[in-house]
Amino acid sequence: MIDVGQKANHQAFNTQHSTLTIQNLVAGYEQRVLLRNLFLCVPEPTFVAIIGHNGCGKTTLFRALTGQIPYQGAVWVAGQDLRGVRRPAATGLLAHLPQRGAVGFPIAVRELVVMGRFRHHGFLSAYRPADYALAEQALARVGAAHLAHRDFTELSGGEQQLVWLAQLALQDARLYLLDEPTQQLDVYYRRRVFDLLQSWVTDQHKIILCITHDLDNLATLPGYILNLSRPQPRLQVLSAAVVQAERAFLESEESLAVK
Ligand SMILES: Nc1ncnc2c1ncn2[C@@H]1O[C@H](COP(=O)(O)OP(=O)(O)OP(=O)(O)O)[C@@H](O)[C@H]1O
Repeated sequence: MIDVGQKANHQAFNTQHSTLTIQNLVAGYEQRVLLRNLFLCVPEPTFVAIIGHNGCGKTTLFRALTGQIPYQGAVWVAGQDLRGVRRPAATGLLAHLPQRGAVGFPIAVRELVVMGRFRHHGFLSAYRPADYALAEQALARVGAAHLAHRDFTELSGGEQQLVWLAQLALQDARLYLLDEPTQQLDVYYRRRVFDLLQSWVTDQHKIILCITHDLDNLATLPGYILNLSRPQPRLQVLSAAVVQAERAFLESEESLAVK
Protein backbone atom coordinates (compact mmCIF):
# COMPACT_ATOMS: atom_id res chain seq x y z
CA MET A 1 0.00 0.00 0.00
CA ILE A 2 1.39 3.35 -0.88
CA ASP A 3 0.17 6.87 -0.53
CA VAL A 4 0.92 10.26 0.84
CA GLY A 5 -1.39 13.03 1.79
CA GLN A 6 -2.70 15.05 4.64
CA LYS A 7 -4.16 14.30 8.02
CA ALA A 8 -7.70 13.75 6.82
CA ASN A 9 -7.04 10.49 4.98
CA HIS A 10 -4.52 8.82 7.25
CA GLN A 11 -6.96 6.37 8.74
CA ALA A 12 -7.46 4.73 5.36
CA PHE A 13 -3.97 3.17 5.54
CA ASN A 14 -2.73 0.16 7.36
CA THR A 15 0.66 1.07 8.75
CA GLN A 16 1.44 -2.55 9.64
CA HIS A 17 1.94 -3.50 6.00
CA SER A 18 4.24 -0.67 5.09
CA THR A 19 7.88 -0.47 6.01
CA LEU A 20 7.98 3.31 6.25
CA THR A 21 5.07 5.23 7.66
CA ILE A 22 5.13 8.94 8.36
CA GLN A 23 1.95 10.06 10.03
CA ASN A 24 0.85 13.66 10.51
CA LEU A 25 4.40 14.89 10.64
CA VAL A 26 4.77 18.56 11.54
CA ALA A 27 8.29 20.03 11.60
CA GLY A 28 10.17 23.30 11.16
CA TYR A 29 12.02 25.91 13.14
CA GLU A 30 10.94 28.32 15.87
CA GLN A 31 8.20 30.42 14.23
CA ARG A 32 8.26 28.61 10.88
CA VAL A 33 6.45 25.36 10.15
CA LEU A 34 7.76 23.87 6.89
CA LEU A 35 6.08 20.46 6.92
CA ARG A 36 2.43 20.31 7.84
CA ASN A 37 0.66 17.04 8.60
CA LEU A 38 2.71 15.08 6.10
CA PHE A 39 1.51 11.54 5.59
CA LEU A 40 3.54 8.94 3.73
CA CYS A 41 3.19 5.20 3.63
CA VAL A 42 5.51 3.07 1.49
CA PRO A 43 6.35 -0.62 1.29
CA GLU A 44 9.81 -2.16 0.95
CA PRO A 45 11.34 -1.82 -1.62
CA THR A 46 10.61 1.66 -2.97
CA PHE A 47 12.44 4.58 -4.50
CA VAL A 48 11.03 8.03 -3.73
CA ALA A 49 12.51 11.18 -5.26
CA ILE A 50 11.85 14.21 -3.08
CA ILE A 51 11.86 17.47 -5.01
CA GLY A 52 10.91 21.09 -4.39
CA HIS A 53 12.23 24.63 -4.36
CA ASN A 54 15.29 25.63 -2.37
CA GLY A 55 14.22 26.12 1.21
CA CYS A 56 10.89 24.28 0.95
CA GLY A 57 11.83 21.83 3.73
CA LYS A 58 13.37 18.77 2.08
CA THR A 59 16.44 18.63 4.33
CA THR A 60 14.25 19.58 7.26
CA LEU A 61 12.28 16.37 6.68
CA PHE A 62 15.51 14.37 6.91
CA ARG A 63 16.56 16.28 10.03
CA ALA A 64 13.31 15.23 11.63
CA LEU A 65 13.66 11.59 10.54
CA THR A 66 17.21 11.43 11.88
CA GLY A 67 16.25 12.98 15.22
CA GLN A 68 18.19 16.22 14.71
CA ILE A 69 15.11 18.39 15.22
CA PRO A 70 11.90 17.69 17.13
CA TYR A 71 8.70 16.91 15.26
CA GLN A 72 5.07 16.23 15.92
CA GLY A 73 3.46 13.10 14.55
CA ALA A 74 4.93 9.63 14.26
CA VAL A 75 7.39 7.76 12.07
CA TRP A 76 7.65 3.97 11.90
CA VAL A 77 10.41 2.10 10.10
CA ALA A 78 9.99 -1.66 9.83
CA GLY A 79 7.36 -1.58 12.56
CA GLN A 80 9.49 0.41 15.01
CA ASP A 81 8.57 3.86 16.24
CA LEU A 82 11.63 5.88 15.24
CA ARG A 83 11.29 8.19 18.23
CA GLY A 84 11.88 5.24 20.54
CA VAL A 85 15.07 4.09 18.77
CA ARG A 86 18.10 5.76 20.33
CA ARG A 87 20.60 5.23 17.50
CA PRO A 88 18.71 4.14 14.37
CA ALA A 89 21.90 3.91 12.28
CA ALA A 90 23.53 1.57 14.80
CA THR A 91 20.58 -0.80 14.60
CA GLY A 92 20.52 -0.85 10.80
CA LEU A 93 17.18 0.90 10.56
CA LEU A 94 18.39 3.88 8.60
CA ALA A 95 21.45 5.28 6.88
CA HIS A 96 21.82 8.94 6.01
CA LEU A 97 23.90 10.76 3.40
CA PRO A 98 23.84 14.43 4.38
CA GLN A 99 24.33 17.23 1.86
CA ARG A 100 27.87 17.92 2.99
CA GLY A 101 30.02 15.33 4.69
CA ALA A 102 33.35 16.65 5.97
CA VAL A 103 36.43 14.83 7.23
CA GLY A 104 38.98 16.96 9.05
CA PHE A 105 41.97 14.58 8.97
CA PRO A 106 43.85 12.64 6.28
CA ILE A 107 42.45 9.15 5.76
CA ALA A 108 42.75 6.59 2.96
CA VAL A 109 39.52 6.16 1.00
CA ARG A 110 39.28 2.42 1.70
CA GLU A 111 39.61 3.09 5.45
CA LEU A 112 36.69 5.51 5.28
CA VAL A 113 34.56 3.17 3.19
CA VAL A 114 35.18 0.13 5.40
CA MET A 115 33.69 2.08 8.33
CA GLY A 116 30.33 1.44 6.69
CA ARG A 117 30.73 -2.04 8.24
CA PHE A 118 30.68 -0.64 11.79
CA ARG A 119 27.48 -2.43 12.68
CA HIS A 120 28.95 -5.85 11.88
CA HIS A 121 32.05 -5.17 13.85
CA GLY A 122 33.35 -5.40 17.43
CA PHE A 123 34.07 -2.07 19.14
CA LEU A 124 37.86 -2.42 19.29
CA SER A 125 38.58 -5.19 16.80
CA ALA A 126 40.25 -4.42 13.49
CA TYR A 127 38.39 -4.70 10.21
CA ARG A 128 39.10 -8.01 8.52
CA PRO A 129 40.20 -8.72 4.92
CA ALA A 130 36.59 -9.69 4.14
CA ASP A 131 35.45 -6.21 5.26
CA TYR A 132 38.05 -4.57 3.00
CA ALA A 133 37.00 -6.79 0.10
CA LEU A 134 33.43 -5.52 0.56
CA ALA A 135 34.71 -1.94 0.72
CA GLU A 136 36.57 -2.38 -2.53
CA GLN A 137 33.55 -3.95 -4.21
CA ALA A 138 31.43 -1.01 -3.06
CA LEU A 139 33.98 1.43 -4.50
CA ALA A 140 33.96 -0.48 -7.78
CA ARG A 141 30.15 -0.30 -7.91
CA VAL A 142 30.26 3.51 -7.82
CA GLY A 143 33.08 3.63 -10.36
CA ALA A 144 35.68 4.74 -7.80
CA ALA A 145 37.89 1.64 -7.40
CA HIS A 146 40.87 3.69 -8.55
CA LEU A 147 40.50 5.98 -5.51
CA ALA A 148 40.86 3.24 -2.87
CA HIS A 149 44.36 4.25 -1.73
CA ARG A 150 44.03 8.01 -2.16
CA ASP A 151 43.74 10.44 0.76
CA PHE A 152 40.05 11.31 1.02
CA THR A 153 40.74 14.94 1.92
CA GLU A 154 42.61 15.46 -1.36
CA LEU A 155 39.74 14.30 -3.58
CA SER A 156 37.45 16.57 -5.57
CA GLY A 157 33.93 17.22 -4.27
CA GLY A 158 32.44 14.80 -6.79
CA GLU A 159 34.97 12.07 -5.99
CA GLN A 160 34.23 12.48 -2.27
CA GLN A 161 30.53 12.11 -3.01
CA LEU A 162 31.16 8.74 -4.70
CA VAL A 163 33.19 7.58 -1.70
CA TRP A 164 30.37 8.46 0.71
CA LEU A 165 27.96 6.47 -1.45
CA ALA A 166 30.27 3.45 -1.32
CA GLN A 167 30.42 3.73 2.49
CA LEU A 168 26.66 4.05 2.66
CA ALA A 169 26.19 0.90 0.58
CA LEU A 170 28.06 -1.09 3.24
CA GLN A 171 25.73 0.06 6.01
CA ASP A 172 23.00 -2.26 4.73
CA ALA A 173 20.13 -0.29 6.32
CA ARG A 174 16.39 -0.74 5.75
CA LEU A 175 15.82 2.93 4.91
CA TYR A 176 18.25 5.19 3.08
CA LEU A 177 17.98 8.98 3.28
CA LEU A 178 20.07 10.62 0.57
CA ASP A 179 20.31 14.40 0.41
CA GLU A 180 21.27 15.38 -3.12
CA PRO A 181 23.60 12.44 -3.79
CA THR A 182 24.40 13.64 -7.32
CA GLN A 183 25.32 17.20 -6.48
CA GLN A 184 28.80 18.01 -7.85
CA LEU A 185 28.77 14.93 -10.10
CA ASP A 186 29.19 15.15 -13.85
CA VAL A 187 26.52 13.84 -16.23
CA TYR A 188 28.07 10.37 -16.47
CA TYR A 189 28.33 9.83 -12.71
CA ARG A 190 24.87 11.32 -12.06
CA ARG A 191 23.33 8.69 -14.31
CA ARG A 192 25.51 6.03 -12.73
CA VAL A 193 24.45 6.98 -9.20
CA PHE A 194 20.76 6.81 -10.08
CA ASP A 195 21.37 3.37 -11.64
CA LEU A 196 23.14 2.33 -8.44
CA LEU A 197 20.24 3.51 -6.27
CA GLN A 198 17.88 1.61 -8.51
CA SER A 199 19.92 -1.54 -7.93
CA TRP A 200 19.68 -1.02 -4.15
CA VAL A 201 15.91 -1.08 -4.61
CA THR A 202 15.58 -3.97 -7.02
CA ASP A 203 18.42 -6.24 -5.81
CA GLN A 204 18.62 -5.38 -2.11
CA HIS A 205 14.99 -4.37 -1.45
CA LYS A 206 15.79 -1.05 0.19
CA ILE A 207 13.57 1.95 0.71
CA ILE A 208 15.27 5.05 -0.62
CA LEU A 209 14.17 8.61 -0.04
CA CYS A 210 16.35 10.73 -2.31
CA ILE A 211 16.30 14.53 -2.28
CA THR A 212 17.28 15.80 -5.70
CA HIS A 213 17.10 18.75 -8.08
CA ASP A 214 18.23 16.44 -10.88
CA LEU A 215 14.84 16.06 -12.61
CA ASP A 216 16.39 14.97 -15.92
CA ASN A 217 17.45 11.64 -14.47
CA LEU A 218 14.12 10.81 -12.85
CA ALA A 219 11.87 10.37 -15.86
CA THR A 220 12.97 6.83 -16.68
CA LEU A 221 13.29 5.50 -13.12
CA PRO A 222 10.74 3.19 -11.55
CA GLY A 223 9.49 4.70 -8.31
CA TYR A 224 7.67 7.74 -6.99
CA ILE A 225 8.09 11.47 -6.77
CA LEU A 226 7.10 13.74 -3.89
CA ASN A 227 7.08 17.47 -4.53
CA LEU A 228 7.33 19.27 -1.19
CA SER A 229 6.65 22.61 -2.87
CA ARG A 230 3.09 21.49 -3.60
CA PRO A 231 0.51 22.79 -1.10
CA GLN A 232 -0.54 19.20 -0.41
CA PRO A 233 2.42 16.95 -1.31
CA ARG A 234 1.49 13.48 -2.49
CA LEU A 235 3.30 10.54 -4.02
CA GLN A 236 3.01 10.18 -7.77
CA VAL A 237 4.32 7.34 -9.88
CA LEU A 238 7.43 8.46 -11.75
CA SER A 239 7.00 8.91 -15.49
CA ALA A 240 8.22 11.36 -18.10
CA ALA A 241 4.82 13.11 -18.05
CA VAL A 242 4.74 13.46 -14.25
CA VAL A 243 8.31 14.79 -14.12
CA GLN A 244 7.43 17.27 -16.86
CA ALA A 245 4.33 18.43 -14.95
CA GLU A 246 6.30 18.86 -11.70
CA ARG A 247 9.03 20.75 -13.54
CA ALA A 248 6.42 23.07 -15.08
CA PHE A 249 4.94 23.64 -11.62
CA LEU A 250 8.34 24.47 -10.10
CA GLU A 251 9.13 26.83 -12.96
CA SER A 252 5.87 28.71 -12.50
CA GLU A 253 5.68 31.95 -10.51
CA GLU A 254 2.66 30.72 -8.55
CA SER A 255 4.61 27.77 -7.12
CA LEU A 256 6.83 30.22 -5.24
CA ALA A 257 3.81 31.80 -3.61
CA VAL A 258 2.55 28.48 -2.23
CA LYS A 259 4.68 28.21 0.94
N1 LIG B 1 18.32 25.86 12.16
C1 LIG B 1 17.47 26.60 11.46
N2 LIG B 1 16.75 27.61 12.04
C2 LIG B 1 15.88 28.35 11.33
N3 LIG B 1 15.62 28.15 10.01
C3 LIG B 1 16.29 27.19 9.40
C4 LIG B 1 17.25 26.35 10.07
N4 LIG B 1 17.75 25.46 9.20
C5 LIG B 1 17.14 25.72 8.02
N5 LIG B 1 16.27 26.74 8.14
C6 LIG B 1 15.42 27.30 7.08
O1 LIG B 1 14.41 26.36 6.77
C7 LIG B 1 14.11 26.42 5.37
C8 LIG B 1 14.15 25.02 4.80
O2 LIG B 1 15.48 24.54 4.84
P1 LIG B 1 15.86 23.13 4.20
O3 LIG B 1 17.32 22.95 4.44
O4 LIG B 1 14.93 22.09 4.70
O5 LIG B 1 15.56 23.40 2.67
P2 LIG B 1 15.66 22.45 1.40
O6 LIG B 1 14.28 22.24 0.86
O7 LIG B 1 16.44 21.24 1.72
O8 LIG B 1 16.46 23.40 0.39
P3 LIG B 1 17.67 23.16 -0.66
O9 LIG B 1 17.06 22.60 -1.91
O10 LIG B 1 18.19 24.56 -0.88
O11 LIG B 1 18.71 22.26 -0.01
C9 LIG B 1 15.11 27.39 4.75
O12 LIG B 1 14.47 28.61 4.52
C10 LIG B 1 16.19 27.52 5.80
O13 LIG B 1 16.75 28.80 5.79
